[in-house]
Formats: sequence, structure tokens, C-alpha cells
Amino acid sequence: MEPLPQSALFDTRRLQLDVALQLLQQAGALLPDSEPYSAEWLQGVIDALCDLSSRDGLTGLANRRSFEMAMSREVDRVARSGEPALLLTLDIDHFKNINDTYGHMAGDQVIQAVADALKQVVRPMDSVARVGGEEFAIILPNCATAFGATVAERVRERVSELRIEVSPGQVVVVTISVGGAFAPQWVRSSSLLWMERADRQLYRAKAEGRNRACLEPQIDSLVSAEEKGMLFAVTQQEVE
Ligand SMILES: Nc1nc2c(ncn2[C@@H]2O[C@H](COP(=O)(O)OP(=O)(O)OP(=O)(O)O)[C@@H](O)[C@H]2O)c(=O)[nH]1
Repeated sequence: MEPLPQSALFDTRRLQLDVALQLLQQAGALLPDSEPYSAEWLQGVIDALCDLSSRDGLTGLANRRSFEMAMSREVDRVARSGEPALLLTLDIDHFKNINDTYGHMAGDQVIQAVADALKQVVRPMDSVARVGGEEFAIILPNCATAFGATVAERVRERVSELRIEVSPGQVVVVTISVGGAFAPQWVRSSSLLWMERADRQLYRAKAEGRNRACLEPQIDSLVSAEEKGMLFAVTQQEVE
């Protein structure tokens, strides 16, 4: 790497890092143990802040922002490799009743327990996120299309088996509704459209009675006109 010009060097101790360091401390983040204010130490602080801003505080899962970035990367990867990737969106059924019956703190415990179960039921390469209050989403890269319904069902079943003790002797059982859609292979789509398609199946699962998984049927014509338009636009750009 080129040496930095003299004008780019400054005394890093003049940086106002108090709030950043307090935030990291409060979140229990590990601070780098290198010499404070050295380049290595600053890089460690920046990395820890990036990690903190990409996670959901309650569950430690990826938050919506970092999940959207992961989805965009996956959409690009699928378009290049043609490998199937499944997106599941999940929502705890009648969650408002849990808050109303047992209180908000118990509701938080339920969200944490569901998050832990989701992390355990998928492969390490899959990305699990909390994308809203009682809403989660999972990207499953390289998931064979024939296997999609089985995976979605396994996730649903695992959550229904949880026995969550929200206070001594008080056990809560919850169910989730699951929607799923595969990323269109060989088509440069958008993560937003992919999420919308999975969400549509989630609404169907809710409407059909909850505690079930609905996947978008796998037929070619499911590549929407909008997505075909995007493919066309890309092809045009490449020609020009
Ligand atoms: N405890 C707790 N509750 C939350 C949190 N975020 C959102 N909620 C609550 O989650 C509830 C969601 O309620 P609704 O959107 O009506 O959905 P639902 O009761 O799960 O009903 P369906 O989704 O239709 O099955 C609301 O009461 C929110 O206040 C959170 O972080 N902690």
C-alpha cells in the first residue's frame, strides 16, 4: 500500500470516541487489546461498531439492515451460479396475546427463545435475522427446490415444540406461520421483490389458519414481468 501523505496523518487521540466505547462496553463487545489509539486498535473498534450495528439487540441475530445486504449478495450469487436459494419469512402467531396475557418481558423471552431455536435448526451457512417485532427471515443458500417444503416444515415444527418458561411454573407454547420463495435462478432480480414473494406466502399461511408453511409453487412463469424487465435492462446495457 502507498504511504499516506503527511497531510492525512493526525493525532488519533483527538478522535471523540467516548460514546462509541461506552456503547461497545454496554453491549458487552470485546475491545481490541492492542495499544489504544494505534491503527490496529482503531480498526478493532470500527469492526466492533460494524458488528454491533448489524445485530438486533434483543436476540443477537442479524438485523433488517444487514439481512437486506445479505439478500442482495445472495440474489447476485444465484444469478451468477444458478444455484437455488430459499428465503423463508416467519411470524409468531397471535403474539399480541402473549404480551397481553403474560406481559411484555415474557413476550421478549418468547422472541429470544424462537430466535435461538431458529439458529439451531438451520445450517451454519444460512442467515437468520429478526426483521421486525415478532418477524424473522432466513436465507438458505444452495437449498434444493425439492427440499424447500421439508425445510420450512422442519423450522415450523421446531418452534412448535418449544416449551418456554416465562416465569417459574409458567410455560408458554407458540406457533409460527412461514412463507417461502426461491430466488429466480439466472435472473438478476431484486431482494425487495424476493422478500415480497415470500411475504405473500406468509400472508397465505396466516389466512389459511396459521401454524403452517406455504411455499410459492415452483413454475417458470413465476418470474414476474418486473423481474423479466430487469433482466432485459441488464442485457440491453451489456449490448450497448
Ligand atoms: N414483547 C415484545 N413485543 C413486541 C416486540 N415487537 C413487537 N411486539 C408486539 O408484537 C405484537 C404483534 O401483533 P400483531 O401484529 O397484531 O400480530 P399477532 O398478534 O402476532 O397476530 P398474527 O400475526 O396475525 O398471528 C404487537 O402487540 C407488538 O406490540 C418486542 O420487541 N417485544
